[in-house]
Amino acid sequence: MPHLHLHLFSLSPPLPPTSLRSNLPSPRVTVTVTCSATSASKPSPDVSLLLRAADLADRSAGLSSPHPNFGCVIARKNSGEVVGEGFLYAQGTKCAELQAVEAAGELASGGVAYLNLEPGDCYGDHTAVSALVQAGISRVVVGLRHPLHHLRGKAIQSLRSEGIQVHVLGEDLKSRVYEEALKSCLTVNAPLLYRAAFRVPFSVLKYAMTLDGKIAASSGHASWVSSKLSRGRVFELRGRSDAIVVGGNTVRRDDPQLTARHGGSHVPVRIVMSQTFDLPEEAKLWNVLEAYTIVATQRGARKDLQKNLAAKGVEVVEFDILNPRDVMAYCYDRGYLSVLWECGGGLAAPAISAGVIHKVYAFVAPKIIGGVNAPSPVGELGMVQMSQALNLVDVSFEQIGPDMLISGYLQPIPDLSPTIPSADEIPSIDPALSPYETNIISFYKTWDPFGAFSNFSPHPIQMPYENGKHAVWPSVEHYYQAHKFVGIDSPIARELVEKIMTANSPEEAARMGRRLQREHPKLVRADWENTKIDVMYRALKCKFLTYPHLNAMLRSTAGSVLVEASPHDLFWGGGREGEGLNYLGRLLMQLRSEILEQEASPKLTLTQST
Ligand SMILES: NC(=O)C1=CN([C@@H]2O[C@H](COP(=O)(O)OP(=O)(O)OC[C@H]3O[C@@H](n4cnc5c(N)ncnc54)[C@H](OP(=O)(O)O)[C@@H]3O)[C@@H](O)[C@H]2O)C=CC1
Ligand SMILES: Nc1c(N[C@@H]2O[C@H](COP(=O)(O)O)[C@@H](O)[C@H]2O)[nH]c(=O)[nH]c1=O
Repeated sequence: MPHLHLHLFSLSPPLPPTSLRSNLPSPRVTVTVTCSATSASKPSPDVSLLLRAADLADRSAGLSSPHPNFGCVIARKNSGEVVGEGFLYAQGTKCAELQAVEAAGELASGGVAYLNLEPGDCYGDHTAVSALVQAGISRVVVGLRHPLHHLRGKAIQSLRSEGIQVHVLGEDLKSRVYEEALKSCLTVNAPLLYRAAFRVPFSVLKYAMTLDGKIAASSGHASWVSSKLSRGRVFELRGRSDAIVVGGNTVRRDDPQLTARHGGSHVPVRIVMSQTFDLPEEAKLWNVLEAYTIVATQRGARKDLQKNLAAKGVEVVEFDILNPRDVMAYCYDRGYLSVLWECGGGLAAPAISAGVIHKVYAFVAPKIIGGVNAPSPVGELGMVQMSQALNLVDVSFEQIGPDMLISGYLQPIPDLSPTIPSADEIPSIDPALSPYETNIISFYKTWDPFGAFSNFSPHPIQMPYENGKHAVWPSVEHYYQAHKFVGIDSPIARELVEKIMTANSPEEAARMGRRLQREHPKLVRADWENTKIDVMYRALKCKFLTYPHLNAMLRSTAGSVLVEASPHDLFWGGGREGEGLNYLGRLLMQLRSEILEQEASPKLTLTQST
């Protein structure tokens, strides 16, 4: 019979042991209650070093989205002494394994590498594996196989074929002592696992309530239930999410901002779900300079207000019947990994009933407000007996200032091993195996099978930009976004170009470029709308001529239509239902024709400038 097991994590900077959080910021003192049998086995160095790798990986949460969080620790074989470590800051930056190898220097030779997640070398360039092989690592301990089927098992296979001993938790290392490490590795990439298993983003419902279970006074006034310290924690939670959802009533009542004001770089999208579209003309959420806002509503609702909001830059998305499941399917299409629901009980209840909420964070403030009509965190669920109550699992209690944060899962983190085939079971990329229509190859996220076609793929290109000067751009996206301001005779414009060029990741470059374009419309080159296709084509050409494996991948798609499956970018992407212009797909097909033509008549030389 499993019994209650109390686990108290302590703080020991700079690398405290993991506290098994996903969507939670840096580790703090946490009491975790789990219902598992206590193991009397002695602690294993593999466990503590894997926990350390998972904690490292967690540092990039919110920065790496929509990519997984990777950490790597290298230790000496016999003593377990840590000699190097690293984590992936964001896609396109130096991988965790290479950082760890560089930090360890010669001490890496013969050592053991601990990875919370199997590396996902999606683009045919095997940086992570090569770094470990070249450093002379003798053994690799992997917490989890990669959850995406086209990457799963590939790196493990490559490492083994290089003669490195690879031990995978749950496969080669099975005993109870590894449970905590496995859980930690699952938790640190929970959003990706939910996404892969259920085809919805990982959703967290967060609310602040009084000790008598109210989220506002009966007047609807709610600022504030929880303490400043707790609200600070909410900012961090927001910074780790891709989107925040509230209902129309919360907008009318609170006029919230819903921004991550702790200074992190990740800015989540704000989503308002409103059936009536009875929303104010003016609201803080309509200021899209702060963060992007989407209003999800019923088809045909208040066209006049829709137009006014669209003029302010707010995106309105119409649904036939607005409901939490369809909105989450929409968020999935947009590539979101994790969503934070900050709504009241009126929306929380249908979201729970629809099964889209996976985790709950309840901040409980030691106050009593009373009021029979004061709102509570979850509305009608139709349950009549306590035995019907939903039980949370993996519950944690944490004191934050005067408040208590109680969190737990409504749906456990999925175990993907039985549902996702390994690399041995699936052949390597073959356009004929595209899950889409026979001769259409869709690509969008960089970890998709043809994800290297995305402008966010981390392939640096060397291109001239001003006065014939050459520069290395970390990705096509960096080059494209910066060129909005290239050639403008202004020191500020030049500064913007530099800023975008040195952005930490393609995602950051895109965010920066779009924001700076909105903030400095006068510094955007006058011919941008006419020239942006040429700019893009030049960059694509350079990318596909620089990297032979990308070139081969592009040529292998001959005969297929390439579509960038972006549901919201109707210029570069194909849109949700094929309504987009798909310029990125078209340019890639044009480039493919050029490359194939050149192949057929070798006398033709393809240069980057043609
Ligand atoms: N302490 C806390 O943590 C929080 C407190 N609050 C407080 O809670 C109160 C608001 O609560 P509540 O009205 O529940 O919050 P919400 O506005 O967050 O949710 C209800 C609204 O969601 C919209 N909605 C969209 N789709 C659906 C659907 N399928 N089913 C039901 N509603 C849907 C409706 O908007 P529409 O009417 O426009 O169609 C509805 O009025 C306020 O007093 C606010 O201050 C709110 C959030 C957090
Ligand atoms: N009242 C309340 C919360 N309310 C949530 O926070 C939103 C306001 O966010 P912002 O405008 O960005 O500060 C509000 O609309 C609601 O969703 N949250 C909490 O952590 N504690 C609280 O006591």
